[in-house]
Amino acid sequence: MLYAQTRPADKRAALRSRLSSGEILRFPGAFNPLSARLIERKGFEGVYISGAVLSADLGLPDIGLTTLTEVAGRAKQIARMTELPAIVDADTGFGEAMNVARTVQEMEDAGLAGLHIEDQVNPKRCGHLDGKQVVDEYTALQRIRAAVDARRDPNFLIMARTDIRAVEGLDAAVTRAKRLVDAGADAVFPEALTTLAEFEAVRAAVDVPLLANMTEFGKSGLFTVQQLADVGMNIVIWPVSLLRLAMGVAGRGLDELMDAGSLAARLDEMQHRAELYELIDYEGYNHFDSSVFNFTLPPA
Ligand SMILES: C[C@](O)(C(=O)O)[C@H](CC(=O)O)C(=O)O
Ligand SMILES: [Mg+2]
Repeated sequence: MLYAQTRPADKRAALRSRLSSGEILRFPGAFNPLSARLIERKGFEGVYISGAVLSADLGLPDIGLTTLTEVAGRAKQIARMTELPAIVDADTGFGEAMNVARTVQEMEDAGLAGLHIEDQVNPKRCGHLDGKQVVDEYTALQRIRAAVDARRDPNFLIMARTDIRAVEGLDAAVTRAKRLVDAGADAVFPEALTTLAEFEAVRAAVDVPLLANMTEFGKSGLFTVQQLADVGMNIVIWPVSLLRLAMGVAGRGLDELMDAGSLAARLDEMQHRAELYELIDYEGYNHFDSSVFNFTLPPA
């Protein structure tokens, strides 16, 4: 009932130990707290909280319009609803070094297991769009140093994302990945790599965990978990996929409603009321209710 039982510190420790076991961890993106529950129920290892989804949810493009307070607040709502570790997209850290430090502490307090900070200039944009710009190496490394120095739980995962591949090419991405690790990054997210060979090249350069972003309609091929495991990836995200699926079905449902005046033909595509109630543990609330309202005062 209510929120997850696992404490954030335990989620972080669990993530660290699963990462060091060498298995590949699958993190679909939750588009709300309820979908984080579904991800857990289906057997995935973690929940990703996407900046693109958070902004789209507000009807906004992913160009750095959301604030730290908004992202930390929503991330907390999502993270507390699942026993799984959640990793949040912290964009460029919401400013420069001192802001990055505060972002890390806010995300720790929000119950996240880790975050990623990217090396794009402000305002940032989706990593799979053209016309991105990245900051110089000094600024990129400073963001990561600030993040690492600010965390209070040593298990809080500081992941450095680099967007440099699409701007300056693969060699630059390999070099930057190495430098980010030297600056203290626990893991690296090389954004917008195109082929498995590119993932392999980054793998050969660093020995920290690597994240592969399987976002659709972008620059990367959509590789399977097995293919990514075979080239040494450690975490895979499908950041926007559940939102895309849900919005796709919602749009088709609205068309049907407009044309036919009823959704009776679409019941198969809907989550059943019983499934929803099971996912939110409706039964647990009934038990709680009946025990609280059965309570009788002891005699005076
Ligand atoms: C991973 C990402 O940063 C996100 O916000 O989810 C995006 C995803 C997307 O826009 O498809 C990204 O920049 O890759
Ligand atoms: Mg993002």
